[in-house]
Amino acid sequence: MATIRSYLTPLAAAKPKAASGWPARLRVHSVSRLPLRSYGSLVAKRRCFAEKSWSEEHGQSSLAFGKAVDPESSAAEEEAILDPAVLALGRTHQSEEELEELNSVLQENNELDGNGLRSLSGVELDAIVEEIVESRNLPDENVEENEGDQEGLVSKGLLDVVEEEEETDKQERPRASTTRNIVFVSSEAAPYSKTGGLGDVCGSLPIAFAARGHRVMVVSPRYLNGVSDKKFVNATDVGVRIKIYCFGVETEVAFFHEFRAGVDWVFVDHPSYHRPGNPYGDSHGAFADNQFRFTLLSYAACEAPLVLPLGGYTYGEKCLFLVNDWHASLVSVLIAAKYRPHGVYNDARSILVIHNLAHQGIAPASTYGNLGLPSEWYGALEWIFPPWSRMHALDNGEVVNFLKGAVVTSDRIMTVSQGYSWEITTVEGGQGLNELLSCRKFALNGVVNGIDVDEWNPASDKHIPFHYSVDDLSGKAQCKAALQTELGLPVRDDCPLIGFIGRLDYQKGTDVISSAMPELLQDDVQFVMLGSGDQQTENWMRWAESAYKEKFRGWVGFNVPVSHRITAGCDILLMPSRFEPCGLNQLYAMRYGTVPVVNCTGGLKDTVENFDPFANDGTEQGTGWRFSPLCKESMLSILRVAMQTFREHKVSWEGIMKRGMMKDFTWDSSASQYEEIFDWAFTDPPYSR
Ligand SMILES: Nc1ncnc2c1ncn2[C@@H]1O[C@H](COP(=O)(O)OP(=O)(O)O[C@H]2O[C@H](CO)[C@@H](O)[C@H](O)[C@H]2O)[C@@H](O)[C@H]1O
Repeated sequence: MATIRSYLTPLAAAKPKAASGWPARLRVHSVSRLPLRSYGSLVAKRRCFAEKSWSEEHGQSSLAFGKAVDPESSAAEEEAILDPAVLALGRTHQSEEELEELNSVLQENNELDGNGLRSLSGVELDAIVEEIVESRNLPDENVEENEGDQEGLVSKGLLDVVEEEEETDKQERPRASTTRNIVFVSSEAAPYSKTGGLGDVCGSLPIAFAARGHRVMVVSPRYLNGVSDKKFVNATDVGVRIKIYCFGVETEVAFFHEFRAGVDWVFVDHPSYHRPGNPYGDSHGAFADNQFRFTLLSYAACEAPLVLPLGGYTYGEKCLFLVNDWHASLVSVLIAAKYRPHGVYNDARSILVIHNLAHQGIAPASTYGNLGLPSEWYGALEWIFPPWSRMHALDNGEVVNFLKGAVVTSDRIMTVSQGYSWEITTVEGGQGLNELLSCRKFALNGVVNGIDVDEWNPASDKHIPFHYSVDDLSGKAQCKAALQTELGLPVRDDCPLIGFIGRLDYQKGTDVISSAMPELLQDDVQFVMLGSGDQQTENWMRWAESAYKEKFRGWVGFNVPVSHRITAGCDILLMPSRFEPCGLNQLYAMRYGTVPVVNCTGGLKDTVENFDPFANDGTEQGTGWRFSPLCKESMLSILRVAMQTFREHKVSWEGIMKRGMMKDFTWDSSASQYEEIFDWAFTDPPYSR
């Protein structure tokens, strides 16, 4: 097992090199056009990484390949070794015989050892390709020059495969104009870990980036809690250990890795991530050592691109860190305070992505000394609460604030909707950081979240009992009846069924729901609420269920399949959030033909279009309802309008449902906006060093 000396050790001076044993990148002359077009769908899936920028830098029109070579590799990984040669022949699908032929050529040229095929050097591969090309009498290095005259390839049944692939790619997979090495750092990534929307985004956006041609790594903790451990079974120990100096001790962490959906999922392993509960706490509250746990995550994430030979070679220094929320915020500070002064990561950029400004990672100022940061960088994390918010006479208000650290050191800042990116610069929405964020508004952007449209698809969702689509909504009515049956509510299609799904938190406005419930339930309506969090609200849900037996159901807990069934089975989804950086449930709801009724704030305002029956000269428009201000009265009055529309204006209702279902919620348009921001980040010099 290789122990790589951490770059963070005080004595470490030399940059860690790319993993030894990995040959120089492989050049394959004869297929320069193929990987360029098919990169992402073909190449990433096959675990080979084409590097367009490398080719450009070296004035090469051909692409370089990297491939997975791991001495302890599985059979699947060994197969990937064949891919450069396979691609060299311009083929994407091979028959058994062809594979056998290739195998035999490869094996002749590379003695098999006990562990499987050995690495091929670029020269070796060139020789093999040449040999195969010659034996088949195929055009060799002149494919490019032959572009006009492709008959030779067509007649050999090669080109049609390429073009077919290219066509599919064009239609289904938009490509980034500049591909990058992207490193997500997050405390959650679904399906491995999820307590809310952060997990959803960091589980699906990386896949979208990979499909667009980027090389993508997600670094998050390897949480083992005895319940969901099986989610990590495919992640294997990379065999790399680093030592991190913080909290007065040297701590060793390991890295686990799974390559899935074109993404390198990297899990930082340490005993502090192995305990019952969710990523942040258990029934007794938040874990007391969260500052330590997420400091480890940040250090490990900074090292990962330098020391992990994923797929054969490291990500290297020229990467882009996407630092998600406070748990990862130290990454930006570490890059500025510990790496750039040593000449490392000068070509990297970090972007802070704010999913929720309410959580900033605050700890007593005295803990700064634990973080392993140079004393002169204290100002980056220093935060002083105003006198009115201090707890007692001896409280001087001084703390360290992780999120603030990233606000002042990241190269750029993003939020998950445009509306929220403005709100956080205001006193009302800035959670104390509004002035600092306003100072950086030229580097601040909002891009609305997309969703995982495969996971959330009413036509194929594995969690719902009936499937449907915008062309045939009958399955939705069946889902509603099934949900009513499951909940023990009267099965009635004429009665509006309203749902709420979310963390039971002040942010989500659950207090407004509970205060409105007695009045709301006087109407002919059913209500189902799924959530966990605030104990008082959980207890209220239990009470409400017993008090309104025929109309109210409260499901206390975190249950993904139930959340899908509620999203599909309800007519209306209620979201009275006090603030909502983006919100995903309203997007899921619209995709499932469930009409969102939301408070007019942040991402809810940006994504839900108010229903207007008289817009555009009598043509209806809108996908739901927004209400404002946030209070019981305005929420009830808009819910009554929605329920009346449901009962009395069936055609309009169906129109609202269908307009929502037809909206584009894929990550692609958001991802292309992200890419533009990445370009800006790399255009500017590093913000702090
Ligand atoms: N009890 C339960 N059982 C099952 N599933 C449950 C659940 N409670 C919540 N969920 C799920 O968790 C996710 C919540 O996502 P949100 O975006 O609505 O909120 P969250 O506040 O966590 O996210 C923060 O980050 C996201 C991502 O950027 C922003 O959209 C959002 O505004 C911001 O507050 C959804 O997938 C929802 O279905």
